[in-house]
Amino acid sequence: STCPKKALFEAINKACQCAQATPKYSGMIEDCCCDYESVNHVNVEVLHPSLQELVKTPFFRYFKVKLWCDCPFWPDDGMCRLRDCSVCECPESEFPELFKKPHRLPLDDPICQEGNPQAAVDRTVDRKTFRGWTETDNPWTNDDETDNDELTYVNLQLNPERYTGYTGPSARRIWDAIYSENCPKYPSEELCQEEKILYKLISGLHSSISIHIASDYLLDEATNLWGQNLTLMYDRVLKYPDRVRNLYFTFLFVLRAVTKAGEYLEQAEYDTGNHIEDLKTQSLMRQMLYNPKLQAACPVPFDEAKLWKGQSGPELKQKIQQQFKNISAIMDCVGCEKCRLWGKLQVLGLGTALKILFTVDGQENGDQALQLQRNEVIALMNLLNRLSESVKFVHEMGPTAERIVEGHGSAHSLISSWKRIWSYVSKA
Ligand SMILES: Cc1cc2nc3c(=O)[nH]c(=O)nc-3n(C[C@H](O)[C@H](O)[C@H](O)COP(=O)(O)OP(=O)(O)OC[C@H]3O[C@@H](n4cnc5c(N)ncnc54)[C@H](O)[C@@H]3O)c2cc1C
Repeated sequence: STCPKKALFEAINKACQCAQATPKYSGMIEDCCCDYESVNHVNVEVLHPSLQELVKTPFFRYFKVKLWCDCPFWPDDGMCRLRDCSVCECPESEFPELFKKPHRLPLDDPICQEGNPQAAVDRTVDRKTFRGWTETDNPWTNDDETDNDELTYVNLQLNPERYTGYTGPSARRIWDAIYSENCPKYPSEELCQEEKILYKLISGLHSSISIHIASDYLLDEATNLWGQNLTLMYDRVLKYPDRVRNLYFTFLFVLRAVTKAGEYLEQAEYDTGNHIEDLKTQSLMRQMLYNPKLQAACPVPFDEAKLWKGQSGPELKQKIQQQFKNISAIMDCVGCEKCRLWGKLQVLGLGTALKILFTVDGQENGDQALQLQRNEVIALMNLLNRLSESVKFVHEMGPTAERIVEGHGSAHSLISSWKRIWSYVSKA
């Protein structure tokens, strides 16, 4: 600038603006039926506290997973640096006895498809009630969890999603495979709405994983000091507003699936053999699903009825289903056990949300009753909890992280301004 004073004022102004708490994300969340302010409010008031309680209950804290799996795409070259990335499995005696017995449902009575075909994608599941946990496959996921011999139960409370040191080419290859093989990394205008939604779901999940790494980070390996790494959250997520928007989108998408399956989830049996705890689980579920604040703030968080409408709807659905299955299969290639555990759980959770929103009442399956596996519901609610934690962290710590990093940038430009003033004065 020719006027050093002006440059100085500009630099000071910029630094001051950063300190003002203007909400960066406001208005309606793209493709959703709810605004940022309401989501933040209802998350802090209702969802986050309820979900934190819910995931601690015996029913929701044990997840069945195949951890030792061969990667179907390339040799596993695990790049995990920390011992911390291995998972502690539960001893046989710890997880609920009832979880060990697979429970098969009798086949459904055929129900006729009636009425206007336009109504095939229904927005309610009001006739669907719980009739026991099923073993029925999920058309959206690569279901390899049927061989009980290879499955282990993991106490999720003992294996938090946090920094593990899994990084480098191995981790990068997984994300690249997910984005480039299954959903284009940079969604272009030519992409149809359904494909954009798949991209946004993956990107939102990716943001959430990065936020968990940032919120529980190994700050000093020598002293085993853990804490928040706000710069990492800024660099990986906040710097790209789309990644924040995709996180909110994914949160609302999964929330919609949970509220749509509300009646089923309300009636489900959360039996683990611990009667008092199981009653508490059911009561927590009801309190959350029917909380008037939730109903008032976001009655329909996402409107799934507008998808798969075109002529090629069913074809497109099959294509995207296959893409999502591939993503779920790629999870076997994640070279760090704890990341694989949370990757598998969250992809199964997303697959369960897709199943609730798009398979039940969908054209290909007729007017079919909702049937979920116990593990699907465990994954769905734990995923919602993770997304809720991420949304809360971004809402509460995002402005501070931006202030620190961008303020640091402003301090740099302030120093450059002073240098310019000094050179101007010394020349004069
Ligand atoms: C399934 C899975 C689970 C993982 N879980 C953990 C874990 O629990 N703990 C842990 O420490 N590490 C975990 N990792 C590793 C972690 O996600 C990162 O890959 C690693 O920390 C290296 O980060 P990076 O900076 O190279 O960027 P990465 O996060 O690897 O991102 C790779 C590229 O993807 C793009 N990208 C990044 N974020 C987004 C987004 N939100 N939307 C769209 N594009 C994006 C960018 O171009 C970026 O360069 C996991 C990895 C995978 C694949």
